[in-house]
Amino acid sequence: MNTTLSFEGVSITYGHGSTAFTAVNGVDLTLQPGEVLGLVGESGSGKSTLARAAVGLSEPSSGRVLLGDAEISHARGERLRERRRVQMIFQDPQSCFNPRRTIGQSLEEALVAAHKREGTPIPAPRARRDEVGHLLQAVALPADTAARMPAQLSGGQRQRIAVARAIAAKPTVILADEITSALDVSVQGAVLNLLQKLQRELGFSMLFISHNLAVVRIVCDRVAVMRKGELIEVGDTLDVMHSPRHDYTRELIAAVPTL
Ligand SMILES: Nc1ncnc2c1ncn2[C@@H]1O[C@H](COP(=O)(O)OP(=O)(O)OP(=O)(O)O)[C@@H](O)[C@H]1O
Repeated sequence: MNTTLSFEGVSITYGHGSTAFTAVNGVDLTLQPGEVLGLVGESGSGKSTLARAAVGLSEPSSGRVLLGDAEISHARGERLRERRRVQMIFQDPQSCFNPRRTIGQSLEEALVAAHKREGTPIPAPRARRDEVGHLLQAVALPADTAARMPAQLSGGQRQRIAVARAIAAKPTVILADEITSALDVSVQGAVLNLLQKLQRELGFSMLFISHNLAVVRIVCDRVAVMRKGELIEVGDTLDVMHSPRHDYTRELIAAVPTL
């Protein structure tokens, strides 16, 4: 199965008429199977808006998003299932959990949805609980986390659960949008290491949106740079970091003292 994620000529406009604002303007970008692609650019340059188009949270006004040969933008019916192969993890995981469901229930729900999509038999409750146990183990959380409510977890623990839930969906692509920027510095590294380890083990590709170019340099194979809704530079991470073609990229790099 072809799992290349392609943005083809994607433009996204918010509002209408005199208040219309083009947040993304004619972006062509391809995420190859198994690669980690960094997406950087100043605040408001359109990174989140572009990524959200791959999961139906923003709608291209022109262009399209494909997973392999299947269009997943403007998706309806069967193609909505296809789109669940793309999972997005957000900066603030709190808002994505049902506050009245236990962590175990939320993870089971994601597992069942994945089995339905794959057309595989839905495991019995006992086997589902075992799968939840494996997921918690994969994100280095104790098994009793399943009985807890989202509000009872720390930010770092919630972000691990967000990773577990994304993994439960058996994704071929993960979109990670500033996933550590709301976390305490002391746990940022642990969450990043975890995601990197899972990416290597499970082989999904990842679009890694970040303001932290020092992290992008470590985590990403390639990097794409956005400015005012346009993609201005894409290349191998080290090439872009060492010899950026655009002044704008140079300024972004210069603004990171740790580099
Ligand atoms: N729902 C919305 N309605 C109107 N404008 C929006 C909406 N969401 C985003 N925008 C605008 O679109 C532009 C791009 O926003 P976006 O969040 O995609 O940028 P970003 O590069 O991800 O920024 P950041 O790094 O701060 O997260 C911004 O100018 C923002 O104000």
